[in-house]
Amino acid sequence: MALASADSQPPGGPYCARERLHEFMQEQVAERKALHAAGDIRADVFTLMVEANQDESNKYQLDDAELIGNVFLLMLAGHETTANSLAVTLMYMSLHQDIQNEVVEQIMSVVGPDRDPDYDDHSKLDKVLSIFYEAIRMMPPAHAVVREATQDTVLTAQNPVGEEGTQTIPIPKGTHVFLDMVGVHYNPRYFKDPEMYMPSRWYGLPADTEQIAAFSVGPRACLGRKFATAEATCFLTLLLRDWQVLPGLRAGETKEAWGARVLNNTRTGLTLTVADFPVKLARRRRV
Ligand code: HEM
Repeated sequence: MALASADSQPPGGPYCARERLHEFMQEQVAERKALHAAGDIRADVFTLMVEANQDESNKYQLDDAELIGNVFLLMLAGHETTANSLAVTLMYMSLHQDIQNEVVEQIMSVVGPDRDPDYDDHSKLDKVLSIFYEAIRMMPPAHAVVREATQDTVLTAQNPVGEEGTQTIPIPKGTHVFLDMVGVHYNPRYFKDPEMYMPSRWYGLPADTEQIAAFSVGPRACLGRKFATAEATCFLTLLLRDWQVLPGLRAGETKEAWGARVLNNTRTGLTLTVADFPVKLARRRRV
């Protein structure tokens, strides 16, 4: 089946969006190349990729299509996942005021009321990271990871919870294996009371713990994990320190009914998340 070209598509459709995004990225690349040529060399990943594109002596020189492809991947993988994970974290914070208070206590003792958090604070703000990790355990944005077997192999899997022993599953070469991240994260073998939002299960664990599968593990695991966790810790620290996040209730609605309304309205597109939901932000009063 041939892919339809953008010209044959109605204006405003997905092909049109793809073309516009492509144009935007090409403009950005041209702008960055011009800055670079003029001696304005910035210390960021985008500049490194532009350099890899221009350096003809580099054995691994990126061609133009690879450069645009990598810009696109970083934009998509980096934005959509983090934005949705932060939204889900705020949804759980609205529902669990006791946990929110506990986290704010840690923020105040580590960072205090006025200064910005810095990288050294990251490891001391484990409760902030834990509310994020628990949110992506319950709603992993990358809800499925697909792999293709490059050779015949056999997987050994434990029997279902409650049954002893293991079973072997032959995987012929070329098979696509679909890893269900939601299933892994709700497996009682690995997580006690998996249906409960319980950030304390992550307290004290290192930020790069492999107990969370949301970033995948192994050589093709998420390249942006450190960036995402530092960004989330920083954002949540600054937001929760100054603002109490509350559910935006309809007249007569209870917090529990609000929670059920939001959680019953999940969206599974490129990422798994909840649809837009109302919250209220109340400025915290300091004594
Ligand atoms: C909560 C945030 C994030 C989650 C849950 C997440 C999750 C994942 C997962 C599960 C994979 C593996 C996909 C696969 O194997 O098929 C992946 C790959 C990747 N992620 Fe993330 N990601 C997040 C944030 C980011 C950010 C902020 C960036 C970049 C700034 C990023 C860049 C990438 C890249 C480049 C890959 C491909 C790595 C490769 O194929 O070797 N991610 N991510």
